[in-house]
Amino acid sequence: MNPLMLDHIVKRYAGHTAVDHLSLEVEEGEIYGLLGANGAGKTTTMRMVLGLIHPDEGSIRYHGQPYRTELQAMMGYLPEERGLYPKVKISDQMLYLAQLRGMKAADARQSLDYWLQRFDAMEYREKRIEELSKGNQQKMGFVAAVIHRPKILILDEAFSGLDPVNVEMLKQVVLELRKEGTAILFSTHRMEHVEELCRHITVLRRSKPVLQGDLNEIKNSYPREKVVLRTATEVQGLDTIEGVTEVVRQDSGRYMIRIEQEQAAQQILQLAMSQGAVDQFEVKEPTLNEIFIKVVGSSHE
Ligand SMILES: Nc1ncnc2c1ncn2[C@@H]1O[C@H](COP(=O)(O)OP(=O)(O)OP(=O)(O)O)[C@@H](O)[C@H]1O
Repeated sequence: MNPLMLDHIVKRYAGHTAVDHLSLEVEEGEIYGLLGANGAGKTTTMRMVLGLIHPDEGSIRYHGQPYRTELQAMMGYLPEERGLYPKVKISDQMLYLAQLRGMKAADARQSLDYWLQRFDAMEYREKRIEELSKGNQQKMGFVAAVIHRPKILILDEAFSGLDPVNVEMLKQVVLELRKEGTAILFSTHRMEHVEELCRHITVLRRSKPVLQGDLNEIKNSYPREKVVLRTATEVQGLDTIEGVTEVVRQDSGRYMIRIEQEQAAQQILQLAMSQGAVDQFEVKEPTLNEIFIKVVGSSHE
């Protein structure tokens, strides 16, 4: 049984359906991408998984079992809005949270030291959250989410507000947790992070799942509409090839060519080779960013 299974869950607020028949499963040791425009229903879904609010329809199963309070001990949550107390000493609230989720005091202390060292953040141990920068507060939120080694980890915009070095550090930790078997539900607006980390995704559009499945299969199911070509000299006649819709030559001598039929790519290559040496030729698969914009389109609220 998978650690997390959502079966046609629905959440309604007065006059508005925030999540509309969403089903998905997160396996052990997988990072599952939950994507969607602002207001599409991602946070509402995560809050239902955590048992903070309850679905009006459908069910959520944890290793096949329904929600019960003891599950809190095996779940970790990094909310989009930072959830730590600004005025309480960091070590005090981390140890309190860890023990609340079933850890013994000595284990909690050991785990806190491990994570603070891991994040190069030992100096914050005796500080208060309000004394930290936004990015460092985010790192402490992450420590609070994982200190008790949850089996199910919910990350809502985990990397927002972090500098590139810290993004990399957190990414490595997320990958390690995946390796250890943690089931991770991961929401972000940064598509390149999803491409790097997630195998399966769901895209929500106005509360409904509109794209779902294996990320590679999804990408393969979209036509390749971009050709990159680099030649030493200018190529004549590219825009006369059938199926070519746009030709842009950049200052570097590289062409970005938009096509509407994949066959046009071979003709581009033949034409370029007939006129001189070709240094680079690539038919690009769509990025997740491009797919997201196509699927979600004008539904941004
Ligand atoms: N407590 C609530 N009462 C009424 N409506 C709510 C409540 N919580 C969320 N909503 C509504 O439900 C919808 C989904 O919100 P949600 O926060 O889940 O979106 P999201 O996908 O996480 O967005 P974002 O990317 O901006 O964080 C929104 O229209 C929001 O206004």
